[in-house]
Amino acid sequence: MKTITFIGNGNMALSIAKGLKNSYKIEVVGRNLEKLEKFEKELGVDIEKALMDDFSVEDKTVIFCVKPANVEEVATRINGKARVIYSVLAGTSLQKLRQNLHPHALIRAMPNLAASVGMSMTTLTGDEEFKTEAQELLGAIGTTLWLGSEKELDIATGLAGSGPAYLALIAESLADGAVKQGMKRADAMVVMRGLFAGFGELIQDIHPALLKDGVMSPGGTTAAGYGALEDGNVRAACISAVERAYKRATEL
Ligand SMILES: NC(=O)C1=CN([C@@H]2O[C@H](COP(=O)(O)OP(=O)(O)OC[C@H]3O[C@@H](n4cnc5c(N)ncnc54)[C@H](OP(=O)(O)O)[C@@H]3O)[C@@H](O)[C@H]2O)C=CC1
Ligand SMILES: O=C(O)[C@@H]1CCC=N1
Repeated sequence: MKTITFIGNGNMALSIAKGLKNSYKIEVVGRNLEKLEKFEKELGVDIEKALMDDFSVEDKTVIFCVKPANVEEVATRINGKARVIYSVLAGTSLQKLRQNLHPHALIRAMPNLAASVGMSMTTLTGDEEFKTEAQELLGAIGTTLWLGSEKELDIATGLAGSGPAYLALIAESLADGAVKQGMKRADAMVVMRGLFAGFGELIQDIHPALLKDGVMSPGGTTAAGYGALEDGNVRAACISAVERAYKRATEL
């Protein structure tokens, strides 16, 4: 069984490891043995555990899962030349990663929180010779899309990387709306979750504008509610959300 080495033992490392644990041996490198043990327990399979200081990544296949601000510090603690590094760090350029970690090959991957349920939308870019391996590896946690530039990956970060948080805002506020009109909170949550489950399927095959046309009857409830969303500039706010997130990615 091939070994995949995670540097970082946070949420994203655990989510990705869950998708890979049946096909690969998992090694995790962190700063704290207790946290590594907790990671192993949550993953539910035996892993190799190692502390970061003086850890050699020589010839290893690494998934890099620390925060963007940690790159320089981690680079001073580990050594060796990795076979390939897959970095999930938002907004952290191939150039910066290469300068600090100098692996043989480098890929940027942008998963999202749905990795924890095997349904991440993950975008990829970097060394073309590892495109197939990248698609196979990150394919274990959901859908992948190879992009031709880092700019597009940073835009995709503002769309699908951050997207679960945007949709969570919509989900919570729609449920609040139902509670405001008198529905019990618990019932509103069940109805909201059912809405998202069905919508998640429908949107795979139907263009959003046609989906909306299919729901909206002349003079009906949807037209009334939809008008309120337009009054609230929800469309413009969504466009601005992706713009600001993309800009932030270029600053990290
Ligand atoms: N969360 C998400 O939805 C997504 C996150 N990402 C990216 O994934 C990366 C990890 O995020 P996530 O897993 O959510 O974050 P977590 O906070 O859960 O994990 C961060 C990891 O970085 C380690 N770390 C923190 N500071 C240092 C340091 N100074 N030196 C070495 N290691 C350090 C932490 O170690 P310790 O446990 O010891 O503190 C931990 O293992 C980020 O770069 C983010 O941009 C990408 C897509 C989606
Ligand atoms: O907010 C962040 O920086 C990370 C990147 C994508 C999702 N969360």
